[in-house]
Amino acid sequence: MLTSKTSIDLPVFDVSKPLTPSHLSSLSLACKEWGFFHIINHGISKELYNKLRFLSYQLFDLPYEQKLKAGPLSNIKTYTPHFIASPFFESIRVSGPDFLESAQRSADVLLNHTKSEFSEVLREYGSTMRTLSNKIIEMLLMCLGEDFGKKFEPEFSNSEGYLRIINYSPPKIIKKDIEGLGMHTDMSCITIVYQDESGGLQVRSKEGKWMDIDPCEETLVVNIGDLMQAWSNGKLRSSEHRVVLKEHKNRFSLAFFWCFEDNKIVFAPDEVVGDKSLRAYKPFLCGDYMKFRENSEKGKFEKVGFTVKDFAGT
Ligand SMILES: O=C(O)CCC(=O)C(=O)O
Ligand SMILES: [Fe+2]
Repeated sequence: MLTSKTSIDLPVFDVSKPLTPSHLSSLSLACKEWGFFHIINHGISKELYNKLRFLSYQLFDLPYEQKLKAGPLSNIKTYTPHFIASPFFESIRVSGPDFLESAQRSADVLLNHTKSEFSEVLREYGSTMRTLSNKIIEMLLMCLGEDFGKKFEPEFSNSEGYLRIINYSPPKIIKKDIEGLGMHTDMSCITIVYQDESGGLQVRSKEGKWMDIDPCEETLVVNIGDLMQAWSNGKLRSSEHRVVLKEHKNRFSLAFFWCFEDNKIVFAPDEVVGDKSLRAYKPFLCGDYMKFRENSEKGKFEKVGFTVKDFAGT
């Protein structure tokens, strides 16, 4: 019997080299169709990744009561315990621009002592991600218009990022489609994900079919978020995606979200929109959208139905 293919071949871009015209057209296509693509030569070595993974598990392996010292009811609120996003999901957030300081605050609270290696590794990871985000934004702007890379770069100059370090614990029984993280769109401009070798990241096709994004060594996944979808007037797609758990072992991922500043008015420039009658989003304050997603009960963990289209669609 023929079974239809369930994984997609996303294009891979070498971010250490200039984009050729043919790369640009394949990038535009991927962003329109899937809102997802792969990158290589991104500057995160396997060694740095392994170090961060090892040091993160020193925190995830702490007793629950200890981890809750950084939990939702604490002062710092950087730890998200199980049963908020899903029964299998817990995460630690580290925010820019000072990733070292942010990581240090979590480590201080969680470990009761200074763990300089953890914060040092996060300083390096965060700084590489910031450079990478700017580079990717430039690539995306070039997809929207030949000279838009330089022209609209200032719109993104106050953007900032945060990293979510995620540990998915293994479900007791493995059956089809156990969600480690349910269907959602990201609130970011772009998200850069390092998923581990177990895979499980899936994107929803326009027809509503779940497609696997297979992991590939030394390759990062980039996806378009809601803010970029609105800013590009829908030319770059923020796709619904989720994580399914397929194995009896932990899944580790690093999701970096690059976002506009809270007081940024998100409004697609006329040149990006083209035909004025096709403007698809009203202008909105970035921070208001963040609040809308956080406050709406169903939007809490980025559930679909409460996305930027519902918030600011014309
Ligand atoms: O864990 C992953 O691979 C992706 C996580 C994700 O989609 C998110 O945190 O928004
Ligand atoms: Fe996501």
